Amino acid sequence: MTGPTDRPARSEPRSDQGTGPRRPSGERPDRPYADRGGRPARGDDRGPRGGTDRRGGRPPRPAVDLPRHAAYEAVAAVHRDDAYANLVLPAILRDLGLFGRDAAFATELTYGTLRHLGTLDAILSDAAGRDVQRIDPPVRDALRIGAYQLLHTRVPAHAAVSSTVDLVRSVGPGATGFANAVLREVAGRDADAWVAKLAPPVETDPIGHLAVAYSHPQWIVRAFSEALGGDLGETTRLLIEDNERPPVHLCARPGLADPVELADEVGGVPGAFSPYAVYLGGGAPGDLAALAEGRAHVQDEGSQLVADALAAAPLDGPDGRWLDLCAGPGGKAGLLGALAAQRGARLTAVEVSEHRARLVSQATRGLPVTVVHTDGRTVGAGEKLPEGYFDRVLVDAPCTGLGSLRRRPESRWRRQPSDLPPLTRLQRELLAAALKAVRPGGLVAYVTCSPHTVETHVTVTESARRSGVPVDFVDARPLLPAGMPGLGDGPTVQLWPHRHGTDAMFLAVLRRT
Ligand SMILES: C[S@@+](CC[C@H](N)C(=O)[O-])C[C@H]1O[C@@H](n2cnc3c(N)ncnc32)[C@H](O)[C@@H]1O
Repeated sequence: MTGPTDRPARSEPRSDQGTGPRRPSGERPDRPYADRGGRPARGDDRGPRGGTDRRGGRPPRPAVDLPRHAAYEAVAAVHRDDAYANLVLPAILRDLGLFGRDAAFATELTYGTLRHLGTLDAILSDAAGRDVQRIDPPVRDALRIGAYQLLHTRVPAHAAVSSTVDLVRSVGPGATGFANAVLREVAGRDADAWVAKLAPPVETDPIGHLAVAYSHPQWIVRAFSEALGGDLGETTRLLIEDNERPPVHLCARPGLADPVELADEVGGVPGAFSPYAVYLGGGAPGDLAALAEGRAHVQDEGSQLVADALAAAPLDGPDGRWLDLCAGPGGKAGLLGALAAQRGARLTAVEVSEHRARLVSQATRGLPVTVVHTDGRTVGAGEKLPEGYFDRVLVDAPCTGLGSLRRRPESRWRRQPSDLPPLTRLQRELLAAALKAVRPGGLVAYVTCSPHTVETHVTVTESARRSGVPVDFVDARPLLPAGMPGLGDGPTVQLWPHRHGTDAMFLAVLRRT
């Protein structure tokens, strides 16, 4: 097979300035998003980059610029250490002192590269003439970041190539010639042309085509398509949405903050659906006073809606004992706790992980919430979780998280179909425990952040059938804000990023008869 090799190119100039990261210049806000007016963005292309050295003549070789170095560190940590990008990247940005547009560029490179990984790898394999898995991991990650810049950003091609070769020089010095050749091959087509070359025809293999075109594993595309009734147009819109940067939503805690005032305070706008939602205008919530003071928390609007639906469902009889059976890290417990405070109720928040139980305690400080660190399946085994005791119960079950791929860029490649059997077993056991915990006439909301029908409809129907506890389905649609579109035929509700701008939360509400 022919193709570039990773032998060092003989013509490769030596490094004159070392290979560490280069601190951004004061003018970096101008770069590197656009090739404005045909002029290369500053710092990404300065002709003979960085001027000449004191020995005269030869331009000094620049080291890697900090945003790309940060992105490389984050992507490498995800692949090398199984790190989570949303946790590791902020630490890297902090360590490197990156903020503002440099931090935004590093974030774009990291998240974009991880989201598009499957298709980038297919392209790199083709361009390199060998399976990308056979490329040295550090060089492979640098190439992925370079290919992402070439195909999905407005960074000029020569800047994307030269900065990636700089990066390769610092992480795999013997492979600069190889990297240069591979990236030039990648740059020979745009993203659409690569898809046309590599994806199976949409007519004969629509799932395979969408998987390459929108960079999702095939089994996930198939699961989304099934959950959307086989509508490939909608499936495509969902896949596109999954590749977008998600907005940050705040939840203005009822009784503690007014969403309109909070929106003014943080420079956001009130949400479209949840009565508590505020959309942040941009950037990270950082040190917002409202968060520090417990008046609000960060929470996807869909999560707010499903928690609120449980609280809103009509209930006969007592209504003071609420239970959250899977509470960590405490987003829904924070909202339910604030609602419980307004209604004279008390929430018991159960979490099996000690660390996450601590997070729930922090998230619900000052609210009428009792945190119980135990396995939610132990209902009936002790005093803390008595049978037939609670009026409203939430089971926000552990799941594949396929509904929030926008927020966890690496997760689509990490998740496997083999994750489903153990998760669905746990989901059924937790729902069965919730049905035991609720009193006759009481309500159970089963929620997942996944639209996979095996985790949603199959789990709920199987669990309800096998539990031996008599239940009726409550139509969940009227429990969501009036006029909310796209809620389907009921009685369950599936929210979608492309329809509602929320994570793909599923909600089933059951009443114990
Ligand atoms: C989807 S998350 C819940 C998110 C949470 N409701 C929120 O809004 O922040 C599922 C949680 O269930 C916890 N969990 C897993 N198995 C459990 C069990 N057997 N009993 C109780 N909690 C469990 C996980 O540790 C995880 O924190």
